[in-house]
Amino acid sequence: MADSQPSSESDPHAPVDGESTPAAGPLGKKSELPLGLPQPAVGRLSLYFRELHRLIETGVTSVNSRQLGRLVDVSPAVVRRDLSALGTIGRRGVGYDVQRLVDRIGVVLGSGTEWNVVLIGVGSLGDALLRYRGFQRLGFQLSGAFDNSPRRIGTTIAGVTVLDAAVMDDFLVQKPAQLAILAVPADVAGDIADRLVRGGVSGILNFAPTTIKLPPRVAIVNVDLASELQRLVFAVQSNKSPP
Ligand SMILES: NC(=O)c1ccc[n+]([C@@H]2O[C@H](COP(=O)([O-])OP(=O)(O)OC[C@H]3O[C@@H](n4cnc5c(N)ncnc54)[C@H](O)[C@@H]3O)[C@@H](O)[C@H]2O)c1
Repeated sequence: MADSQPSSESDPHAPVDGESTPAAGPLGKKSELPLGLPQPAVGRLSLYFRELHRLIETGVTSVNSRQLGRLVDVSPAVVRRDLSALGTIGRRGVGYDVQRLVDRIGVVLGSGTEWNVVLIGVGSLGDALLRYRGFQRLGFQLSGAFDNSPRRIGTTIAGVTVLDAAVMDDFLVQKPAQLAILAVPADVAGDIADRLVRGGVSGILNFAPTTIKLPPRVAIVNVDLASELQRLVFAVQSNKSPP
């Protein structure tokens, strides 16, 4: 069974003390992470990656751990530790070459590769995800979208035509996808996930509020915005001074 971690466990700003245990990789799958990086560190790599791209756009060519730490709100020591796990890519007193660092993090996060992604469930959430432009920039190609509602089938959203979920299995044979996003109601998510696994998908991003059991070779990451809100409430309450 693949780990199904709540998204809060991947909080890149989580305390670093307990990070010695190697945990899930970018897709929640242990073997995907050659470096045994703990999951919060993987989350921070994504943040570094985003900020480094911004630096490149503004013509910055080198950055040190203090500057990078400030951009993602972590200490320079954490930045140095995270980046040292990628190999020797920084030089004392000089800092990191921004392009080299982006390339290295990109390899670790798999963003140098094109990932075919299918989306199942084109309701309110699926519709918004289809319209999100950020996926493509990171190499995620939405190759197919599926729904079982006649109101949705045949519509085109952000250039992707929604297909009947009944043809999904054949579609995956013709056009394999490595990843899938599940945005269907909880009661059908497990069955669809099984079909995706049989169709060769190796990672599922699951939005449905249910636990899905999959073979260990398939990674799953669960996204739960409600529990993120609870974390936010907890943080807000912790910051409040006692009455
Ligand atoms: N994780 C989160 O933070 C988060 C946030 C919002 C919604 N959700 C969950 O995401 C899912 C989608 O939410 P929504 O608001 O878009 O719901 P929605 O009802 O608007 O959309 C669900 C879509 O799934 C389709 N569908 C139903 N059964 C199907 C099947 N067997 N095959 C293919 N398509 C099927 C429906 O036709 C519909 O278009 C729900 O499970 C919801 O609880 C999670």
